Amino acid sequence: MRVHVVDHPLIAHKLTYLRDKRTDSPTFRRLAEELVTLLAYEATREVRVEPFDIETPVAPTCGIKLATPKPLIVPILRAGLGMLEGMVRLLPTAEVGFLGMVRDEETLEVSAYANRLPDDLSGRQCFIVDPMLATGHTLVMAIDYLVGLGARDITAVCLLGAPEGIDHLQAHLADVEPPVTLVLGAIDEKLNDQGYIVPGLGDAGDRLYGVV
Ligand SMILES: O=P(O)(O)OC[C@H]1O[C@H](OP(=O)(O)OP(=O)(O)O)[C@H](O)[C@@H]1O
Ligand SMILES: O=c1cc[nH]c(=O)[nH]1
Ligand SMILES: [Mg+2]
Repeated sequence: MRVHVVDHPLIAHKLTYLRDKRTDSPTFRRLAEELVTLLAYEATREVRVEPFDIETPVAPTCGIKLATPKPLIVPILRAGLGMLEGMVRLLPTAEVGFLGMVRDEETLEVSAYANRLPDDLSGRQCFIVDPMLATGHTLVMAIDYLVGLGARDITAVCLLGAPEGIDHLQAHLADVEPPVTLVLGAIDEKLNDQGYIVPGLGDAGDRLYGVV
């Protein structure tokens, strides 16, 4: 697995306000969207393009455009929805598939409650978005789903990751070819006893959408 932590002062600045417990939901949503735009810039560095002939007001020229088949963005509900708009803005031709997953707060095991993806992902570039990579159980299950549908080009974009979750993902993906790419805004210190990222930002879904 390729792990890429995007080192940029604007990301660190926005993450700091995102972490702050005084940040309200509207501001949290705006910051998450701004952050994903910055991370997506890195995550899409190898997005597939094809040549495209145009004419400027001065001369014909050949440029590039996003290639087909269209990239697929997969937000993991709920919290991943907070990253969808920013990602779509950067990849306007992309299609969107959905995975609903929730982890049990006691056992930290994950279960899927919704799955709306194309039947065949072979040849598609897939971008999973989820703000938090904690134990890694959610991302492992999401990647397994996509691989099971034929995906071989997967990039996961997360705002924060824990070392334990990254290690779990590395171990699980050791045999997946070609390797998955993981793009992160920061790697935090550790998980606490409840499986929360420390210092983290709390429960991303609750901070985006409220406690349900
Ligand atoms: O790496 P893990 O230990 O699996 O945890 C990460 C998951 O936890 C959060 O979702 P949550 O289960 O809280 O659901 P929500 O988005 O509906 O709040 C987060 O958005 C990830 O999907
Ligand atoms: O710190 C964490 C860990 C899992 N999910 C969250 O939303 N936050
Ligand atoms: Mg949650």
